[in-house]
Amino acid sequence: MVIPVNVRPFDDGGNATANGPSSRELFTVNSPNVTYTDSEIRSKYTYRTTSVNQTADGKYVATPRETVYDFKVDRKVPKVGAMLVGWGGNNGSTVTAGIIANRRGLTWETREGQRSANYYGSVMMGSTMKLGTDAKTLKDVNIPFHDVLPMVHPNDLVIGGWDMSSLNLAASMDRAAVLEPTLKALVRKEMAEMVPLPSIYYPDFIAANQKDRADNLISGSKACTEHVERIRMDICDFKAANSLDKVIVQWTANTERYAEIIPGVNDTAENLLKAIADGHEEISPSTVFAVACILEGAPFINGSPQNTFVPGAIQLSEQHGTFIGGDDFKSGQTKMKSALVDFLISAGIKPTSIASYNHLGNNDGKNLSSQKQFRSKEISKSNVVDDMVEANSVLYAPGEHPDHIVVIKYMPAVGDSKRALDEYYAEIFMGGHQTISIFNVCEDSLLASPLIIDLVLVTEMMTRIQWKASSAEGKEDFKSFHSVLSILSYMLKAPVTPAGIPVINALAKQRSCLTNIFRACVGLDPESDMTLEHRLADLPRSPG
Ligand SMILES: NC(=O)c1ccc[n+]([C@@H]2O[C@H](COP(=O)([O-])OP(=O)(O)OC[C@H]3O[C@@H](n4cnc5c(N)ncnc54)[C@H](O)[C@@H]3O)[C@@H](O)[C@H]2O)c1
Ligand SMILES: O=P([O-])([O-])O[C@@H]1[C@@H](O)[C@H](O)[C@@H](O)[C@H](O)[C@@H]1O
Repeated sequence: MVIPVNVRPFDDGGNATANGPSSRELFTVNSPNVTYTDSEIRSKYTYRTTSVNQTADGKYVATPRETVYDFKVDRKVPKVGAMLVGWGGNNGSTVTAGIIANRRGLTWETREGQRSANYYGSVMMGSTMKLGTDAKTLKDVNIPFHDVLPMVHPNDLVIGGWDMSSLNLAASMDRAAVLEPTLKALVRKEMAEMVPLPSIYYPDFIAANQKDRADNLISGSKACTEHVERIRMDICDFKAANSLDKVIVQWTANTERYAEIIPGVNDTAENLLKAIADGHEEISPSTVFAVACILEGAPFINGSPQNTFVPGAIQLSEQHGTFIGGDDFKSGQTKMKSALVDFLISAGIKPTSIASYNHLGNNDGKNLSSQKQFRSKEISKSNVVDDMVEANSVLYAPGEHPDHIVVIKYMPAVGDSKRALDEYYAEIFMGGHQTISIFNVCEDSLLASPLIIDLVLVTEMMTRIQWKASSAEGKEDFKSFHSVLSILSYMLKAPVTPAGIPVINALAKQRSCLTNIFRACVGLDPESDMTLEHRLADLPRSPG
């Protein structure tokens, strides 16, 4: 039975409507395997894979496998808060202004003419997916990605967070120098009322050149249980003050140096909690935030490249079933790389060297001008082609991979408008070479802000999706996905995965994963693009 559910969950003031949050569904699935109730979408989904075994003589045996899963989606769209660590930074202030501008439907004048608020760069809000094929015309029917499941609308997000800098969000927006003055004027009043909560600051983890910003601090310069409890209280208070159903936390603060993994200190959940209680110097602010969020049941996403999720933090998230995700927003140069190298290699072209250089003049660049912080970024930017290379044994011998360098320079003059220069050098047919040079001017924060939104929307959606194997009918309850949310990888340079699970960086595969898991939740198979209806002889030809 199908019960269409009505429109926006909140009125224009952002308040939940009388009948409680619900969402508009653009489509319903007509299938015996999918049922809708007021509160849930239930689907029975047959997951088809191919299991491969290798025989003694090196041959493969491929066996099709089918596993039937029951998925359950909570249709009730909650009231959600997004708390950003580093809220007063370029990304934090820009994403906040962007959501306000969209919520109010703002337009503003620029030298090139009038501009309107949009969510371009967000997969959820700015892209579509193929729902299926028009029964009459045989043409693709595409729908906004956001409409595949009852997701939160970013206009309804309540934004807050912490910053070690005391500037309010209007002053932070001015400091960031990202947005047009005409737009800033329209959101200034609202932004000026937003003041970051004080935060923890352990100087050794970020560049010394960040010290001048640190005037909004919780006392204590190293990890301690009090810091964890204070952050938990901040989350709790923010949730209560805004009548929120849940809070998602993201780290968009400075890139930290890597923390050393020390047995007995951060290798297990128990040791990590003890190390924090003991004030161990090697516990970073981002790991303290992660621990606080995990204990508070607030999903925590790391938008920076450092190894926030030390083994003890991952184990703690698994013990508590709190989602974590990371690392490092994949916004410009690396996103391009994860698509271009995938295209080259899958086209049988062999990249043999990749040179990635960029310079930028924002505070992120200033922090990255310090070697230890740059090293964190160099790691996250360097591993992004590994899976694509390893997948092609025709081009690459075992262990062979392209030369790959990453260079980042701080050039204050260009501000947030990062200049990325890449050269891809590849072997082609009969000893030839192809050289691809890209000059990519990335407005870094305008590229990262939509990712922050997508990370909130997808993470929150995943908290309302549960599964169980149909064969366990009556024997098992529904479960959440693994607490390490690798489904977020499309938005991240260095995806964190559960122990032993391979990392997939190929952009097309990452998007396909996101698309098809969401489709499965409404009982729809992946769109294979076979479009046999276009290719087989003697097809019924429809008009149009
Ligand atoms: N395109 C992008 O902008 C992009 C892409 C990928 C990753 N990132 C990462 O996102 C992060 C933020 O980027 P940004 O351009 O907004 O940087 P930013 O320097 O403008 O903002 C970082 C903010 O974090 C604050 N901060 C630092 N340590 C803190 C702490 N312990 N607690 C609370 N606040 C703290 C700083 O005061 C600053 O306001 C950086 O780590 C960057 O590497 C950015
Ligand atoms: O996402 P991307 O464009 O590959 O990588 C970017 C780097 O090139 C840039 O130097 C850094 O400041 C940004 O934080 C971001 O990480």
